[in-house]
Amino acid sequence: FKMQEAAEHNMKMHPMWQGPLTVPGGDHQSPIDIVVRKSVFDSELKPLVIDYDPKTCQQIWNNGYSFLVEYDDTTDKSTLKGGPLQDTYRLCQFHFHWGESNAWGSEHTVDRRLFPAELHLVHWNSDKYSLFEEAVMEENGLAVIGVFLKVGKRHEGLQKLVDALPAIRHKSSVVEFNRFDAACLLPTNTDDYWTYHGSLTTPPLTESVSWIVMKQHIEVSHDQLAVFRSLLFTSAEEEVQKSMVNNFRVQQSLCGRTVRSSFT
Ligand SMILES: C[C@@H](CNC(=O)c1ccc(S(N)(=O)=O)cc1)Cn1ccc2ccccc21
Ligand SMILES: [Zn+2]
Repeated sequence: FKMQEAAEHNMKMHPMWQGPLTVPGGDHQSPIDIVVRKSVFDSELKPLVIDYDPKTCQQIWNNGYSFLVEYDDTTDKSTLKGGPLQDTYRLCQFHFHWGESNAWGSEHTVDRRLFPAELHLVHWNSDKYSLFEEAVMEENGLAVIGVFLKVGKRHEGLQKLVDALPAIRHKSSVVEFNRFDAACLLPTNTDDYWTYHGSLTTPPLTESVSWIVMKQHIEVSHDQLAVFRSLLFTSAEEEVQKSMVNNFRVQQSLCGRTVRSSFT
């Protein structure tokens, strides 16, 4: 109930959400609750081919909603293909969603189970489009890998990123961030995932995303997650500082969509 309260509060308070709460006629919205027993095994689904080059990592910044690690996506250096995808998709950024407590924070849920946070690795279809901004508007434009975070042992690979966060506490702050291998944030098993067609979970909420949600989560420590919560939604000039927490969207209805699984 508390989580719902937080989400509703979030809805009302955050400026991001003063836009249309649902895309008019949007029936392929994200996130969703993945009902495991209703997902359909699809033997045609191939293993994911994830090939990230740490040299394409450029900067980390606070956009007032989450923090993003951005990659140089002017060439096919860091790519995702295979799985449910027909084309090659380029990594452009990754970011997270998290709660004010470890009890909630993820956007997708599995049989209603909430996780304290969720990682999104955002890619766009570079076979069909020449810019991310173009791909955002197209049905087959984007592919986002979702990875659930659980609180447990410290994640060594994440620490480099956590150490950079104090430098971007406020909205719009940017720092250079090089040689980060996003692949270190993936679970050991990337063959087991659910996939469905959905949308961006923040405005413009366009229904252009092939979602690939990993079955296996990664573990981060309580202290690492606490540093996420030390970030602020607000810029340095604003007098009232608001801590960046509960930056997730509530689950949307499936509207008859089928969630496929790559595993039985
Ligand atoms: C996409 C927006 C920027 N938003 C994103 O890039 C984005 C990426 C991933 C997610 S998530 N949480 O689903 O993984 C959410 C948002 C820019 N933008 C705003 C209007 C707009 C119009 C055309 C092109 C770009 C435009
Ligand atoms: Zn996201």
